[in-house]
Amino acid sequence: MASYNNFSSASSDNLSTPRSASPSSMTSRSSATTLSKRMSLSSRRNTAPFNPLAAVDMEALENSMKMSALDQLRGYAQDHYGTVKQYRDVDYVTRNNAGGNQVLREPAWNKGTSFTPGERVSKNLSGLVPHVMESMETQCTRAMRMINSRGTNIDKYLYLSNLKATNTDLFYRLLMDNVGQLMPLVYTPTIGDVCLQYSTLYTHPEALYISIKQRKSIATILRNWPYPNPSICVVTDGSRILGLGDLGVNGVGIAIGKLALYIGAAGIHPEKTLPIVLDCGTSNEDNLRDPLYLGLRQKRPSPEVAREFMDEFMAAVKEVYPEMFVQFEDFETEKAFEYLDRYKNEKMFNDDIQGTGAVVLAGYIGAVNLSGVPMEDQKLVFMGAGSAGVGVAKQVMEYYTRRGLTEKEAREKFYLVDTKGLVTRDRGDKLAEHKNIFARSDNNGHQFRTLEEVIEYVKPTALIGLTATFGVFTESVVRALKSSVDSGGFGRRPILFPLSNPLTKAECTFEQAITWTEGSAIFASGSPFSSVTTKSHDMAMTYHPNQGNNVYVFPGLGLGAILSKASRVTDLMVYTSAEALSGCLNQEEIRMGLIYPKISRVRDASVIVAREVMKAARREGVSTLPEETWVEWEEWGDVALTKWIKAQVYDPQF
Ligand SMILES: NC(=O)C1=CN([C@@H]2O[C@H](COP(=O)(O)OP(=O)(O)OC[C@H]3O[C@@H](n4cnc5c(N)ncnc54)[C@H](O)[C@@H]3O)[C@@H](O)[C@H]2O)C=CC1
Ligand SMILES: CC(=O)C(=O)O
Ligand SMILES: [Mg+2]
Repeated sequence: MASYNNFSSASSDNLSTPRSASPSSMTSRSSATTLSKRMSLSSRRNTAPFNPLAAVDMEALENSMKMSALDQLRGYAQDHYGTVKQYRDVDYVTRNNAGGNQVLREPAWNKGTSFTPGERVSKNLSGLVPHVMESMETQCTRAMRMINSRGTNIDKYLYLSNLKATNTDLFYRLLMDNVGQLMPLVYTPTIGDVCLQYSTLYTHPEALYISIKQRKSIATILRNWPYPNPSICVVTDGSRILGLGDLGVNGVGIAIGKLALYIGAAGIHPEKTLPIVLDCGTSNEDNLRDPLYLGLRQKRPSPEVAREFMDEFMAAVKEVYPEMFVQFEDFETEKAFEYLDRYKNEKMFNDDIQGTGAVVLAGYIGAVNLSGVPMEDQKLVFMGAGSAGVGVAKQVMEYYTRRGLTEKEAREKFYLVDTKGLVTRDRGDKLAEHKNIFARSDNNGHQFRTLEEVIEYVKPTALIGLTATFGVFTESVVRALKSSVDSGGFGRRPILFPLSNPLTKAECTFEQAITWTEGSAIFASGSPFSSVTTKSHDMAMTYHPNQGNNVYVFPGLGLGAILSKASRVTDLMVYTSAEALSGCLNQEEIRMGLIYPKISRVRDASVIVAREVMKAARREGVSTLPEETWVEWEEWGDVALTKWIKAQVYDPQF
């Protein structure tokens, strides 16, 4: 296979060599020379054909070294081009007589009780850790026992957060091996509670916090991030966190949680991820009144000022980290659509519009196959016409046009409902721009104000909830959906997706869906529900829910964009992620009647999504990988590309 310049020299170093670098005050000429040797050693271990020394004039390096204390501790130096380089040298701690304590305090170097006897001597660790030498597996067993012993999900989250802050590899091994149990703790639903209380729970920084008062220093703040050249950033302004509304700076928890899944579900190296919250103030009165609130105590600015801040942020990102992809997360509706359009030619995508669109399309493809209602006879009612609702409708519409329907025919399959009822052209209110495309004009002047009225009128086959409102799929609504599907013929099944997060915002529960449809619903929810067992005439029947959450798409989409070195994220890349995901189910999952892979297989799914996204980037002409690399992959096919992707990703071991 053609040699390929790895997506990051630092990450390949991290993958292929044990942790090592160490503290230094590199201010003298001699220490700079030591640095030179160290860099030289390090670069020889790198698989990437990149020699940091080649670009570094040591004199200039010495003059320009302006490292923060944290940089020094973590072993980074800045060269005269402003590029932060990491050096790693197994023996450095010993040679410089640095304390083993520093090794234990650096989460990327810490191995807990897994340091070998040799390492304990060479890193001055003797006596600083208990005598026993344990495997990573044993340490994971201890951690799981601790988690299971904690009473509340917040306590479990805090335990995990502390583990992440002290031992990176152990935390991610644990997450990867127990993703089904731990994802609900590091992500929805628990992350919703964490965000609500973030300012109270806060113990240590885990992100970049950029306030609108720091507009002139965004580039400097980005450079303060201690890890060089991140590949992926999740940014939020906290204005619509899950279905919980404006949480201000407390919304940073969602950026942290999403990135934990980039690592846990797609294997992007932890040091390549960057969570950011843009603190523009908040309209959340509870936050503004809270004496512990960590954000700016001011109302949000006008859309014009927010847009200028966003422009400045995106310009700074391009200047400081030109290779980094930016995932926009949980921006309120208008901003979500506006910014996606505004920056669509940059390295970015919007997870709530595009990621959700793709994940729901994937589930919809599977659901149609199970429903007994042919694709062409499906009619979809969306409860909620915001960023996620319209994003999903657009993605499903694309599916129909690709299968031969005209745009008009495809559009007619969709009925969007918001707080005022069915979205129609003549409803009498000024429709937000994003709703226009799906506004109905075939209602003969009649307005349908309630969901029941809409179901009675449309006779849908699928009901999709993206309202952030608990319980709007009432018993009468769900039974009406079932009747409308039943009326089309025997054995048909309704598609019912209450997708809002967290669980407290779900449009209905899985148990309700099963009860009200006598078990016939094809169900997916945004946050996880447990399986349901019903008993009838001594016969037990167990039903399995699906989790229709963009976690099945964004990690693979981001990984594919990074690995293909895409110059931007195209619509085809997003659409392809949906088709790829829909084809990921294994025999057992098909037999169980699922429409998404089990969450424990999300890593497998991410690799396939990433592979197909890479190929789409190539087809679109946005992959900047060398031509000969693609020629080889195209010759060898998916097996070679899959193997290559798997070789790039982070798989923590001690
Ligand atoms: N499962 C998943 O992967 C994802 C789930 N979501 C969830 O979707 C929900 C909505 O997110 P966005 O679309 O971004 O919010 P949004 O604020 O843009 O849209 C909400 C929409 O729901 C409508 N709505 C609210 N209450 C309603 C009610 N009682 N009846 C009818 N319509 C109502 C609003 O008019 C608006 O059209 C959130 O809970 C979010 O967590 C969002 C993205 C991904
Ligand atoms: C899952 C997600 O992105 C949301 O609920 O906003
Ligand atoms: Mg979101």
